Amino acid sequence: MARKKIIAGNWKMNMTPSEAVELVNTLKPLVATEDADVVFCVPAIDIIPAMEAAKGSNIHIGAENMYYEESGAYTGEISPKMLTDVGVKYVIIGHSERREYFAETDETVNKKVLKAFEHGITPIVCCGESLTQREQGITIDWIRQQIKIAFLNVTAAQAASSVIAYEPIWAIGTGKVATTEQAQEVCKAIRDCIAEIYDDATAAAIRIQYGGSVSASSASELFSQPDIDGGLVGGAALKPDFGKIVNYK
Ligand SMILES: O=C(CO)COP(=O)(O)O
Repeated sequence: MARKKIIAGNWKMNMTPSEAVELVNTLKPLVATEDADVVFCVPAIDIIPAMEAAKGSNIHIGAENMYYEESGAYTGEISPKMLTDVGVKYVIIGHSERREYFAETDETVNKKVLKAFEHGITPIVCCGESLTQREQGITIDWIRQQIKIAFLNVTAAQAASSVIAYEPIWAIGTGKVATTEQAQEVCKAIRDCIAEIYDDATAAAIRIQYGGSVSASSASELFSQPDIDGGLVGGAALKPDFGKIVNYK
């Protein structure tokens, strides 16, 4: 069965709650499609107003992060229950910015992935290499390690329903998009790695996105690759251009 594309925006630390409502209202008609799942991952404080604004549309509102405990003395964190209570179904886990600025590791990513599944939230699990790693020729090894640890103790059924975002760090926010060949090569390697951990059926079901300077002009070629099932979009998700990305065909 063909995999349905999933095209997600990662708003990062942008948009106040009132700006979020405005942006959802602007994008609503532009991203209307049956062909792809459309997700806006927004700052925690924007989740509720964005959901209200998205009501009746095909937009799913997701989170950019969550903690791996249920509740307790973790000042500033958001629990999975808080997300599910308002109807969140997707959460980005282990974005490279979380790893770089907030000390997330493959181990905390794994804990969060397991916790998300426990609560019925689909994780969008991020991986990606630095420019040095690419230049040293260790991209595939590095990504395989990130994936293997992120999916420790995750069942095949859970893995099949999850989303992986391949985001080369050197392509994020730089305007330097990976070539179609580079993106396809790594997304295929990720699928092969999933087949190795689980089986071919799980690998055939899991959805793998590319992220890193995706634009209205690069989306179509990227998303037409056999192992690229959509994108995780930063800067361009905050503009009407996101409508063109979602309707890339
Ligand atoms: O980090 C990203 C999405 O998670 C990509 O960001 P840009 O699309 O701005 O490069």
